Amino acid sequence: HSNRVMWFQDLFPPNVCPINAKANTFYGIMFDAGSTGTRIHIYTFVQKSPENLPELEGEIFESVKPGLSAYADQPEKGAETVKRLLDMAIDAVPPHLWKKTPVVLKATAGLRLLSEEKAQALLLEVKEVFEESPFLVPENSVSIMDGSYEGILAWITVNFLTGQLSGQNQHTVGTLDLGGASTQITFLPRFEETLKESPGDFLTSFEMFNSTYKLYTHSYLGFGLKAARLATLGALNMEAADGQMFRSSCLPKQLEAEWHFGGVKYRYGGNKEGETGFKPCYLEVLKVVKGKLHQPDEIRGSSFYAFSYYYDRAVDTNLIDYEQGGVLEVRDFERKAKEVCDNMERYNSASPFLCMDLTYITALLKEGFGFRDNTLLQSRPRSFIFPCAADTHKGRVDAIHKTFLIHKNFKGKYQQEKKNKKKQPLQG
Ligand SMILES: Nc1ncnc2c1ncn2[C@@H]1O[C@H](COP(=O)(O)OP(=O)(O)O)[C@@H](O)[C@H]1O
Ligand SMILES: [Ca+2]
Repeated sequence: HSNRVMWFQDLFPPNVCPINAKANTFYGIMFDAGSTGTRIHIYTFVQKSPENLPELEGEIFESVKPGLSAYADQPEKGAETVKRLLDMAIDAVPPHLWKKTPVVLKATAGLRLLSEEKAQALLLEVKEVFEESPFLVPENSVSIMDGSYEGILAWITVNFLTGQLSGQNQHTVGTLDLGGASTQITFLPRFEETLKESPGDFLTSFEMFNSTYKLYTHSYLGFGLKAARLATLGALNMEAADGQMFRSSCLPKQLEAEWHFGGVKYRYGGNKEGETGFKPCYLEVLKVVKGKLHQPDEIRGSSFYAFSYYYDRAVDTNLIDYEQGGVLEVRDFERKAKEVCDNMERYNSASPFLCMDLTYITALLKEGFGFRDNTLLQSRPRSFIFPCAADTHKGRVDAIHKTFLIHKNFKGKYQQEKKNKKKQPLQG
């Protein structure tokens, strides 16, 4: 037990992030059930005085791979991974507060891609795990998060925690989140044009700190990095992919391997006899993105905050620093993609998908969203925004944080614009 206390103090040195378990301390447990992994966030809040909002004081984080959707056919086993993470919270939260500590799980694109039946079976098993725990289980505590909510939360996190939402001069920054199965784009439109030209369900209003924000946000299901790999291979939505070999010019020529995603096994490999390299790869990837995404004119001239797999791949290829993050341009991804794809033998210690991933990111940004070559992307590790977050998960901007952090203001109050406009044939 005392070990646990020590470890906790290591994580949050008292001078930087003071932890003092007074009567006004309370906790919240949030699970982020992503397509590639399940993460637990155990937050500590302190209410300094009754009239103030509770302040976030500390966080414990842990994660497991694969994500829940990998257990599509074994829901009990999936829930077991959640239970093991929840056991950490038993150690971290003082027993007398267990009954008052809410526990919530929000699933994202991995579960959205499953059939309703399989997704519900997983959520039901998780709910049982929660109910058998000593924690408070609010109504609707286990659910699939709406895609626009996911985008808004990321936007709020970045802008709220960088101080853009308080004070007068609000220079908010747009956010780009590239997950495993879906990708989100969110920004605050400055031009009337953007509001007029956007499909109705891309605009969402919400109130926070006595201001109303009307955001442009959309989640593209199937456009996350891992889903895009399958789409490029022509294997997306193939339930019975058994035995079939999927080949691509984005993979090392001699490669033949297996890959599991969403509970399905895929065999994939390089173009043994055919072409390999950036040019043919770009054409392959282009088929996945071209004409499939809405391109708001306004974003061409603005800079964005890019995280998740944008950050990961930028770090992997030394475009930015792991600790500090950095600023890069869209064309930097293209330069790296060329370098890697045209020299695949030299990169064979890295992931066999590195060429495909970088090429997809390039095509998604340029041909998908319509960004210019010189569009600036800020990519910062999580620790940059959350100085109190654990070392173990640098590089993550938390899309979930605020559910607790600002729940008093936000209360999930948001609504989609209803416009009498014909829905454009976009995927999402
Ligand atoms: N709390 C977090 N904040 C930001 N990015 C995260 C967080 N947790 C994981 N990631 C990143 O998200 C990507 C994985 O996406 P994931 O959430 O599993 O898929 P999806 O959002 O499509 O369900 C990885 O790049 C991972 O580093
Ligand atoms: Ca995610």
